[in-house]
Amino acid sequence: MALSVNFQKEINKTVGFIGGGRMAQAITKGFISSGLVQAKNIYVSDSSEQMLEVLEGIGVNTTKDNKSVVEKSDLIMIAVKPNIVSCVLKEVAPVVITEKHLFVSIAAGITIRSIELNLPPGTHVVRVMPNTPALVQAGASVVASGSNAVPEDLVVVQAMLRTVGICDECPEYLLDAVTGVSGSGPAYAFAAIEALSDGGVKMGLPRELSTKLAAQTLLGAAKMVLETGKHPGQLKDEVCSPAGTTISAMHVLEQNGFRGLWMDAVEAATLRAKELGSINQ
Ligand SMILES: NC(=O)C1=CN([C@@H]2O[C@H](COP(=O)(O)OP(=O)(O)OC[C@H]3O[C@@H](n4cnc5c(N)ncnc54)[C@H](OP(=O)(O)O)[C@@H]3O)[C@@H](O)[C@H]2O)C=CC1
Ligand SMILES: O=C(O)[C@@H]1CCC=N1
Repeated sequence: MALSVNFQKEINKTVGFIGGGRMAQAITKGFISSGLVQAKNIYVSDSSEQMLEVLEGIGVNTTKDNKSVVEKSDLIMIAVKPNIVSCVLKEVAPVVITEKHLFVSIAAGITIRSIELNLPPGTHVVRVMPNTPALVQAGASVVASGSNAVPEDLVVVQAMLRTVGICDECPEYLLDAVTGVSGSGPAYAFAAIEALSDGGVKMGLPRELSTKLAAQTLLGAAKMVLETGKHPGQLKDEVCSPAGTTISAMHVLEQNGFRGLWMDAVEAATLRAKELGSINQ
């Protein structure tokens, strides 16, 4: 692969997105604001006029023509819904140059094998599970390598995704569980923030203050886990004073199956990702 990355600043190649929806926009805006890729070097195709207008507002090149995105890009992100992926790949396959292009799929559940089968033999493929906080450079992504990808492909993709958050690598079979934790996870966290805020409002706080406190509390707790290296259970214990307020609240959460509920949620999302993979081969 000819792709190269200056890890400090800017990638000197063109990046394409097929599908310019919520996740593509989060990554695109993250890339642009981090300075990694200039908007003029980003090409996005989408079937929706409305979405193209939004994308034009970001300053990237837009089109309805998926093939032209591939022709103009070195690295192509597949960012359509899982059930559209094979159709889009078949459409662009005739213009793929295996020595030039690197395909990066962010589609939940869609296996590398099924992606490779829809592209010319030898095409370099990397599969990624990102999440929407990439928009604010706080994303969490995990990458898995395709059978023709070379180490440099993973280096490039990880370097790019690290400009919008953290990026780890895992074997492909774990990516569905990653989807259950961090791909879908922002939605659970938003619901938790909303619920915490609702509790504050029930107890008399103004909504704006309650939501701000709830969001900052989750942000602060997350930073403590990541930055202190302490086990979350230990950090929880440090908040729970004997006979204090927090342990009373924890009792209510445990009585109502708080942990089991979150584990069930991750399991449900993981199984759904596997199902999406098997029905969209
Ligand atoms: N949203 C998230 O938090 C995450 C999403 N993902 C994955 O990212 C992918 C995209 O998800 P998301 O951004 O949420 O989805 P969106 O629906 O927001 O974006 C997909 C876009 O693709 C467009 N589209 C549909 N068909 C075509 C086509 N043939 N050619 C070009 N564009 C097309 C859609 O238009 P229209 O609406 O008109 O159909 C839509 O604008 C999915 O595979 C998902 O699994 C991964 C991690 C997190
Ligand atoms: O809900 C979904 O299917 C996508 C994948 C992960 C997050 N959103």
